Amino acid sequence: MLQNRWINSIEEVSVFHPSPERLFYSATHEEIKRGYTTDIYFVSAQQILKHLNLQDTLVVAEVFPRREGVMCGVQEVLNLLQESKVEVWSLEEGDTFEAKEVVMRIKGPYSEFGIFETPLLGILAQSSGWATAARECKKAAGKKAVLAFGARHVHPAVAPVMERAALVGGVDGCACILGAKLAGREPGGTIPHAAILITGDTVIAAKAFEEALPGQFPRIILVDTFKDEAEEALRVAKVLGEKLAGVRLDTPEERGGVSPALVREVRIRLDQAGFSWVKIVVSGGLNPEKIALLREDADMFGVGSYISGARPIDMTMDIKEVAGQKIAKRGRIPGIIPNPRLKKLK
Ligand SMILES: O=P(O)(O)OC[C@H]1O[C@H](OP(=O)(O)OP(=O)(O)O)[C@H](O)[C@@H]1O
Repeated sequence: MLQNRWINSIEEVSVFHPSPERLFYSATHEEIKRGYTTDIYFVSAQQILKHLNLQDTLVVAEVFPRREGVMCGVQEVLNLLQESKVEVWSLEEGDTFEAKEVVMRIKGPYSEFGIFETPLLGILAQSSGWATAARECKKAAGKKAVLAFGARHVHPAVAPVMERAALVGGVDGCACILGAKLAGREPGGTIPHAAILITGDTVIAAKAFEEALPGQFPRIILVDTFKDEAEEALRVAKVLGEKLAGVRLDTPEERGGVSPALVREVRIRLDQAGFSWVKIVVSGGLNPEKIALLREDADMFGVGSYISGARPIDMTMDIKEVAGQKIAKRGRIPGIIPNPRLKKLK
């Protein structure tokens, strides 16, 4: 029997029984494409329209955000609508938008895309939220680099989505392997406390890092685990010499976090000892304000929770034309709102 491209009746939902033994509760790609993450009322809507033979009515819908930000998730939306016979106009990945600006327009028979309203808005809302937070960090860092470190704060099913969004927002690299690879990059990172705690000494871990890892992996050593950061930075620099690319300060908040004075002191002590090429990477609870405070002496910022915890940018989809007639719900303007920034993408 020919399977429908996606669900379009409540009966189909009733006989859908995902295995309770699945490994993770995240949706599979197939479940998303078949409509199983959508809100059920969009399925009811299809059935109502079909009952009236209106399911294929030509509709134009527009998407707008509730606050300003950075557009992200467009490619996933196009992939979601891959099999839908619709036209799509949109801002592109990384474009900025204003609150209430039309960021996407979809035209086609309602049966071809109505069911995807929930995942489509979810993709754009969360990806744009992450990309926007990443752009804020990058702006605060000026010419200094920002690495996304937040995969640990979100479900692994969406960690690559988030890290790619951070790259779209403008950060220079990300630690999550799959996120980086999907964006056509290589992951970037340093060394965790675990390696130093288990070896028992920062210098032993640094030497092993140098001996064991391939040359293209920059030697950036964490220096806050056992001793004073400046002291450890100098110990590591003396052993690795010109092979040392950088040191990372991740001083825990229980010890006051990384302060501008600490970064300045480490910088000056490294310079005075002749290690001026050694970069200083800082991390731990960073946000745009803290980045701005640290940016004079720090060279790179690792940011996790500020990006991962970004509020999604609520997106709303409104129908603006039905069968060629301008229409809108109360409070909205009937008919499309022209936006010359939109590009035809499908
Ligand atoms: O604070 P965020 O901006 O969310 O960034 C992620 C934090 O998670 C890691 O800390 P952790 O103490 O777990 O160190 P690790 O690197 O040794 O795993 C990392 O070193 C950052 O401090």
